[in-house]
Amino acid sequence: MATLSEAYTETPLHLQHIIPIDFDSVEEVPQSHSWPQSDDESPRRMFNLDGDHFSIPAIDLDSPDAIEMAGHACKIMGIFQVTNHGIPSSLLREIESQAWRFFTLPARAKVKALRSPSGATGYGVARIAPFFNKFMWHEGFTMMGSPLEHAREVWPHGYRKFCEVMEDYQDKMKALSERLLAMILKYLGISEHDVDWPRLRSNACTALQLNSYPRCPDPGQAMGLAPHTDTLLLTILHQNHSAHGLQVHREGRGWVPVFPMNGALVVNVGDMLHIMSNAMFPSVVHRVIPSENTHRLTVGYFYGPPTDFHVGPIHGLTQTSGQEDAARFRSITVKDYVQMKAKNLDKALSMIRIR
Ligand SMILES: C=C1C[C@]23C[C@@]1(O)CC[C@H]2[C@@]12CCC[C@@](C)(C(=O)O1)[C@H]2[C@@H]3C(=O)O
Ligand SMILES: O=C(O)CCC(=O)C(=O)O
Ligand SMILES: [Fe+2]
Repeated sequence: MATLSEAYTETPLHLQHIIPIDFDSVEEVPQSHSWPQSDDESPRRMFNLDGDHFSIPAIDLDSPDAIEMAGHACKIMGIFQVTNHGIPSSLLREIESQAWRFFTLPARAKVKALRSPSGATGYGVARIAPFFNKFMWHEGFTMMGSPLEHAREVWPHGYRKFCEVMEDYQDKMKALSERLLAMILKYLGISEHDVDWPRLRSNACTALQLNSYPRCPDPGQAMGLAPHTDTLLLTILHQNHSAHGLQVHREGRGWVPVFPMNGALVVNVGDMLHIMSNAMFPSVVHRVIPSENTHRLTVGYFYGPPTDFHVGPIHGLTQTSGQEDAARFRSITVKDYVQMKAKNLDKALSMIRIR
């Protein structure tokens, strides 16, 4: 069976869509990173932080209502945050400190871990870069399992701690993803048999992404991460509580910020859960705005089924009264969907939509 990494080999990238600029050397936002100003999409359209009281639901995973609340949040918003998630705060601090250790290296050291043109892991700009004609104020480090190969290039004698932390974090995130997914299926009234749960869990496609948004001389012009939906089933994001920048797009309200809450992890629905829920759960469109004062670091964990798994609306969710089959998407393998998304970005979902 193909790995998630292999799903990307058919869409190699040009080096200009891999190598980030050297953020340490820029004193103003270059033309290449200056985004056009339009009414709604513009990063300049800053949010009134005092005037609006939007906040995404915070769910205590130890609460007896957690299943109902998580399912409801998936349905209404496609995003929520969790507390009492079982990830030790010491591990959250350690991963931040290792991410910091990497991103504060000089550019010439970071490129030693550069993602290869047909590769999926390593240092580089966001995978979605080729779809936009401006560059983002962002650099990332993607891992799928052990980062040993890349870490050894960067720190020939000091890679061990980095690898240990990244591997430990991925193990714990995998367990948390499985727990969240089981809760969501329970909310939907879907049995583990209906989704072939044992197979879905074995060989799950997972990725860990360290995101860095350096301080920006003019955040109103720049885009941290351009609007996108995440591809797999679920994303779990750790954002340092002192640095905001993540925004979600809400129908009728535009871009609203997701303020970090100390100790909480943000969970969002990705395209594959949108498909499996037969569009009951929105795959939330989100973006990141950089800051003038804070170098923001975040850690995203992406969880999906194995590459040969067929993703389609779950059978029990496609029967509506009077209509035998109301599936809104055709079924597609994880590998094919990842490739379709890599080639078509936001058009991918509509390419498999049937009603
Ligand atoms: C499995 C993955 C999800 C992701 C692409 C990737 O192969 C690993 C990096 C992930 C990431 C992180 C930044 C935003 C994003 C859209 C991107 O360009 O790379 C996501 C991808 C995704 O969810 O589609
Ligand atoms: O850094 C953030 O706040 C969001 C990151 C994100 O959207 C991603 O990694 O997919
Ligand atoms: Fe994302």
